[in-house]
Amino acid sequence: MKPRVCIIRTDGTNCDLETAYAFEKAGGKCTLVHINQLRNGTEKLDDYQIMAIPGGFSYGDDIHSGKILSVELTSFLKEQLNNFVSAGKPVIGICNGFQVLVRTGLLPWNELGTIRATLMHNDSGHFECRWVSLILEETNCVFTKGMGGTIVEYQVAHGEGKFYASEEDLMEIEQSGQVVFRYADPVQQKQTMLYPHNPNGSLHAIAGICDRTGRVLGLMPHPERFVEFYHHPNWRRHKINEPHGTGLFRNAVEYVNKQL
Ligand SMILES: NC(=O)CC[C@H](N)C(=O)O
Repeated sequence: MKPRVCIIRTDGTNCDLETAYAFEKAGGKCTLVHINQLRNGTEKLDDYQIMAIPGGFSYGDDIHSGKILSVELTSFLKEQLNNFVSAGKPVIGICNGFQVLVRTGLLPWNELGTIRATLMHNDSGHFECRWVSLILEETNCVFTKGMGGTIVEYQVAHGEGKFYASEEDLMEIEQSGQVVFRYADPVQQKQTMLYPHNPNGSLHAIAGICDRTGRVLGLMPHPERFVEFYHHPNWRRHKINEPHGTGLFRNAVEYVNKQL
């Protein structure tokens, strides 16, 4: 049986089809579920094994990117969401989805309703839409299993991507090994705070984090935009074994398959 993937969408979501494509390619069975279908009970999170919040401009980024969707999740769907996460089912938030996960409090510490970090406006003061290099940390994140220490290239496309938390909270995130992706200098192959390789000024060069269980992942760059070789502008000269985004979706599907 294929794991069922719930791709949550709402007004302004624009990466739902690409996220579904990536999960389908990895062996998942995807449904695009409008948040109102969850709110009115015609769809239930319980019927799914993986949840994805894709990128976009939910509600036009009004108030703050991802804010309104996060309020809907924490007020109307709190119980369903809590049950989903405590049942050990993987959750991924990409770009706007990462912003949503942080504003629900699910990241970094699984505290729905308590916001402990944020994604702020990019230091550059404008939208950044281009390819960046990322270094993967060795973590217990189920999505990046076996990818620790590697460098990948993904696209970023955001205006509010600067990861920010208090120094104390950052330390805790670091110490519990929750940083999964950092922006990197492709020549030095090291994490960097320097623009343009770090596109937004994220503290500790953080591009993506997971919760302590490793099952809830949020990241600003877009792995779903690199699941075919030809997604990369240099694909004819690129000698790689597989597109860099593929592994994340496959790992999640494999993880669930082992539990089913
Ligand atoms: N691609 C996206 O998901 C964009 C996220 C958000 N709208 C921003 O600009 O920060």
